[in-house]
Amino acid sequence: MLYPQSNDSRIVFSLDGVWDFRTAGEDSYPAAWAGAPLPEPVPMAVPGSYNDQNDELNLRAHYGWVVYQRSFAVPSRLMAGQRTMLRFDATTHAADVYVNGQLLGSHFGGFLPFEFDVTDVLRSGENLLTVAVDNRIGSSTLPVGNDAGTAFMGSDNANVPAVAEAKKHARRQNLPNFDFFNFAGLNRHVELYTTPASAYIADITMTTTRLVDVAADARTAASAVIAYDVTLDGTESDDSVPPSEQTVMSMSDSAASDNQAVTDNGRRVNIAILDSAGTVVAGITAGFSREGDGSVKASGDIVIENARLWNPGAAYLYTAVVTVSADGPDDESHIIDEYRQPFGIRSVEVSGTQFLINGKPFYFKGFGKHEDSYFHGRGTDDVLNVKDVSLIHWLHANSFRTSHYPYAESMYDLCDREGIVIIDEVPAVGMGWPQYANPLVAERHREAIRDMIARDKNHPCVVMWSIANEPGLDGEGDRPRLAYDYFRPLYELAHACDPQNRPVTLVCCQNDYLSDITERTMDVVCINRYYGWYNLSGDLDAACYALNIELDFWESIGKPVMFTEYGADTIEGIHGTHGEMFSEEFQRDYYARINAEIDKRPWFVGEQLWNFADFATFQGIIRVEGNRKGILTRDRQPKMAAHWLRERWNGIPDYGYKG
Ligand SMILES: CCCCCC[C@@H]1NC[C@@H](O)[C@H](O)[C@H]1C(=O)O
Repeated sequence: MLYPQSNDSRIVFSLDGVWDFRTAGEDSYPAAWAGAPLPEPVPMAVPGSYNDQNDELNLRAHYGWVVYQRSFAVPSRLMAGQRTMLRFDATTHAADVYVNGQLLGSHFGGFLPFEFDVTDVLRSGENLLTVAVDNRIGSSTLPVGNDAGTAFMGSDNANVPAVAEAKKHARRQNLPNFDFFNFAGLNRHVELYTTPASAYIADITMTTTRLVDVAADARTAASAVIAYDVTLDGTESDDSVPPSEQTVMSMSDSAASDNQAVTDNGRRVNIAILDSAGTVVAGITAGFSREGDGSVKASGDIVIENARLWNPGAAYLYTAVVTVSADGPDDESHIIDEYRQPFGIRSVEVSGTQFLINGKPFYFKGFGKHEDSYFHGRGTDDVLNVKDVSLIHWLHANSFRTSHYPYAESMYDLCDREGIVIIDEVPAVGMGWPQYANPLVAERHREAIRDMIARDKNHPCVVMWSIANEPGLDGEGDRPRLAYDYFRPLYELAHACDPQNRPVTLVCCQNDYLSDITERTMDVVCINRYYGWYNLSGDLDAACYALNIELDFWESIGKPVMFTEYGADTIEGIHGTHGEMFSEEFQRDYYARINAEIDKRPWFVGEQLWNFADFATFQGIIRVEGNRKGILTRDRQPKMAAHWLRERWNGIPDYGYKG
């Protein structure tokens, strides 16, 4: 899915800003609000979660629907012959979208984009956009909420009669079965964008398929073969497009050859590859053909000589300038559509117990993160993203996992240019056997995997897909098998959806790793372990003893293994000569002791700790203004462990740490 882009053929209008806002009911909102100005609205900024923007309404406790509304006008003279799309980068969690009172449709899923064609809906002058958003989570949603009982790690005395009675009268509320605040609303950008209507570039895929003679430092290769795939759509996209094989010639990097490979309808695609200086270094011209599924595509290979490779800490980006043109009268050709697609040249693979990027063994240094900040909640905040990336560099880290949902596109763009590696994760968190037996959850899970990969497939920073965080996997009887039977098809789906066929993992929580038969089948074993915190609490000697018993097991599996979570809640300012739990000394000692153990294991390929920064959660007796496992405070100030890790990571190279 291409991100909206302005150029000679396309226009983007942002609909961000301060919208009108009203809260509504648990199960519904007034129908009259869809097509008329909201009565007595309050202001609400977009993008941004609504929860922390208005204290009078107690929006942190809201359960159910809210309604956003704004009007907008577009210059109709610019829209002639254009297709106009209304795109939401994400709405959390469900949305009904209306323009001028007409329901365009609904969408479920809080962390990936969706769009509606509004070409024939918009009118000249003012248009009224109304978006109803439902923040409810439950046993059928991803992320998973509890339909009764408590939230994640909530406390209860169910056997107390008065407690049981009070529950019958308690107001309904979200009970997240996950450990992050259920920030909701129009969390990400909203935009109108246009493409040409008759034919437009619907998708572009750029895939490194071969690297020839990679230099010892992996910065360059004698040549690289890039498979391109351009999908054309539109009202006239398949005009007399032959199902034939198109002939393609690739240009050398020295000269452009005016290749005459065109289809019967005279349409052709030109792809010029620009290096980071904007110099054309390769390219092709090709015709389109119709695929078996009816789609109209141009695909083939482009050879780039003297390729500059994308590496962690040494990013290099090319731009594919894709132009679709058609023959006009007197053999004049005219451009129909164009799109500039950044991409990086690199390879990713698992080989034995190593995770290879450009053929070199990579060691993950980093974190689980959250999209989380004061006031913005989970709202897209590029200032925060730029700050976080600067802190990742300051810490000499090189990677993070998008725990526990795909992040906003702008963060991946930033990591592409800054050489930071991402493990991309779907919002499958809080799952267990009730979900494995629920077809609706399975369908939503498949949709999340397909949509995440479709959106993020061209990012060189993405090196692995995570299809879940800490689902139930172990236990008695057929539970392990039921879990395996649920996840195996999803593992295979992720591989099938990814043109780069990157490694796929599933992040497992502290469990009986002997009965869990799923984690060991992943390409990389990703473990969240809390020896010394949630168990053997405070006893780092026992914690290391237990960790080594488990590491001995993983050694037998013969795959790369890494931490995707390990950590300790730490309140900045709490100290002790023999640091006890919650002190800054304990967090530092925790990492010093645990890291000393994993350093002894050559097949242990990464340490992503939990968490980059403190973050907001549902209220509970073990959450003191949220989860405090950050090595940074929520306002991004370093705790003692951050300084210790910065020194450690400065001594760990991106490649070859474990040989
Ligand atoms: C035995 C309990 C296992 C909890 C595993 C630890 C949890 N993993 C998922 C994260 O979203 C939580 O924040 C983390 C925690 O609680 O800080």
